[in-house]
Amino acid sequence: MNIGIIGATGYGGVELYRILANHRYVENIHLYTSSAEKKSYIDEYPHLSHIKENELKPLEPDQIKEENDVVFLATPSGISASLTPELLDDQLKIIDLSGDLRLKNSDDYEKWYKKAPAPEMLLQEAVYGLTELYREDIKNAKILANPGCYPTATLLGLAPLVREKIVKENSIIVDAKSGVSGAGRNASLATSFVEIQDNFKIYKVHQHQHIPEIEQELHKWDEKVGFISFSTHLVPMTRGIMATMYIELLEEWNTSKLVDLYESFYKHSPFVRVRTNGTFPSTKEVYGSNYCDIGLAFDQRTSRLTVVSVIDNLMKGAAGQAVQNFNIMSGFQENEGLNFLPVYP
Ligand SMILES: NC(=O)C1=CN([C@@H]2O[C@H](COP(=O)(O)OP(=O)(O)OC[C@H]3O[C@@H](n4cnc5c(N)ncnc54)[C@H](OP(=O)(O)O)[C@@H]3O)[C@@H](O)[C@H]2O)C=CC1
Ligand SMILES: CC(=O)N[C@@H](CCC(=O)OP(=O)(O)O)C(=O)O
Repeated sequence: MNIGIIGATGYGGVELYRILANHRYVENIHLYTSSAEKKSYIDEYPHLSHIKENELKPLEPDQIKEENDVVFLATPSGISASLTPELLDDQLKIIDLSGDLRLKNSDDYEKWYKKAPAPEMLLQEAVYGLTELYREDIKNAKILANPGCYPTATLLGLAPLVREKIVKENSIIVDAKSGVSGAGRNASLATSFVEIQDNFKIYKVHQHQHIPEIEQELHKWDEKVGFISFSTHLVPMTRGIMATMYIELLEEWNTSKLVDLYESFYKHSPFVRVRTNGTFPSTKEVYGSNYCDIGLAFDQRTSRLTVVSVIDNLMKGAAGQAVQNFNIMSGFQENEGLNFLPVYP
């Protein structure tokens, strides 16, 4: 297949390249840039100095449609909303890694992203690509909205409970942490070495754009779940997300019954690994892989459940899940090209 990556010079884009370069069914990868100055991928990424097709092409929608079967957009929010309409074509499938097509309610997008939303028709057509929950819809998707990194970790950690409708209203608290690559490659003061290293910061308190995305999905599964409390922190590490979640349940449960529920929920999901031995995962245990690892324990003293979900933000949180969805949309095995073990240590 012929694949295009728009935003190839960013961290999500180069992670897509890393996966797709080894994908059995990918013949050509075309790399696009919006910048007139950037010409060669090797100049951007010397660790790819062996590659022959390293030209960075200009963003010309007609050419992109002509030379690709599938195009990935790894662009900042606000780009896909205006670019995707120009790429629409019967022959081209579109996978958007940004937040532009995830929220069905355009007022929510305007409120939380503070940008103009995508056309209504696109929002309605785009399939939300949380793979483990929506495989049947993804099979037929032509436009796919790949989930955000925090929503992926959070929703996979909550889905078995919320689908079972056993969560007490307004009781979910999500305390999430991310490595700095989650903020993208652009230089900024907030992510500079001296600001980050040896530090631990909370940010976007009550304002994170992933709050409406998480609630949108939770409400599809159980509208009685209410609102969530959600906070995000920057951790001085390159990759990784840990979402620690505290939940009150409607009935009395114990850890072993809950682990059974999770195991059964994810029994056909090769990338979700549920801890059955009482341990909790750390971010390094999924580093560089498409796994989401989940640990949980019910606290009989407080009657509260603690769930910990970890992913690599660039893999299951972005490019890995995007390729998992590409596989399903193309009729390939879900794990094609994704069988990386985590890099450890
Ligand atoms: N980093 C992460 O862990 C995750 C990121 N995402 C989302 O994926 C998307 C990409 O993120 P990430 O790779 O980290 O971001 P980066 O900032 O690293 O890369 C974004 C790329 O987009 C391109 N770009 C910038 N402006 C434009 C424009 N006007 N038109 C077209 N292309 C443009 C740039 O490439 P060039 O200048 O060459 O055009 C840039 O390299 C974002 O929407 C992000 O929110 C989602 C989940 C996780
Ligand atoms: C560490 C860090 O800064 N992470 C980013 C994740 C951004 C992202 O992925 O944004 P969309 O999914 O909305 O496109 C943040 O918290 O905003």
